[in-house]
Amino acid sequence: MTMPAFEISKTFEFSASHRLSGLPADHKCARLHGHNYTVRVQLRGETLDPVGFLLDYGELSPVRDWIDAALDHQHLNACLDFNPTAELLAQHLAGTVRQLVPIPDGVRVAVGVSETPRTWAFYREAEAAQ
Ligand SMILES: Nc1nc2c(c(=O)[nH]1)N=C([C@H](O)[C@H](O)COP(=O)(O)OP(=O)(O)OP(=O)(O)O)CN2
Ligand SMILES: [Zn+2]
Repeated sequence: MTMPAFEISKTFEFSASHRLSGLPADHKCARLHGHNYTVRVQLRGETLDPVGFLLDYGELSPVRDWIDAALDHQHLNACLDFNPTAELLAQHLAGTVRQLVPIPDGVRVAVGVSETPRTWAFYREAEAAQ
């Protein structure tokens, strides 16, 4: 059963180039191209702290610093060890959020990656077994 929950999110932006492997040679995304990416980090949980925060938005600042240093104005194929699809970027960023941010117990992380104003790919952590 899904419990009522609070959800917060913060967005980050970066620009980068990539090409996708495993596609037919004539697929447009097999060619070198770039995007102005938007990343949305979402946190979902049932319990607030005494202030009324799920997590202070400011605690997500290390994610911005990491994106600026690791992804912004980079060629993603050169700095990541996986095919840089939006789905796999979202999964990678969710793991990075876990490493950089003190996520309260019971809070689940989801990350969305948008390459164009019309597309989003999300990776959501599974709910813990009850
Ligand atoms: N499921 C996914 N599909 C595609 C991805 C992806 O990461 N996951 N990536 C690409 C390309 O990198 C690029 O984003 C092209 O996207 P697309 O929406 O196809 O391109 P356009 O903006 O030109 O859209 P049109 O509808 O063709 O105008 C492709 N697919
Ligand atoms: Zn692309």
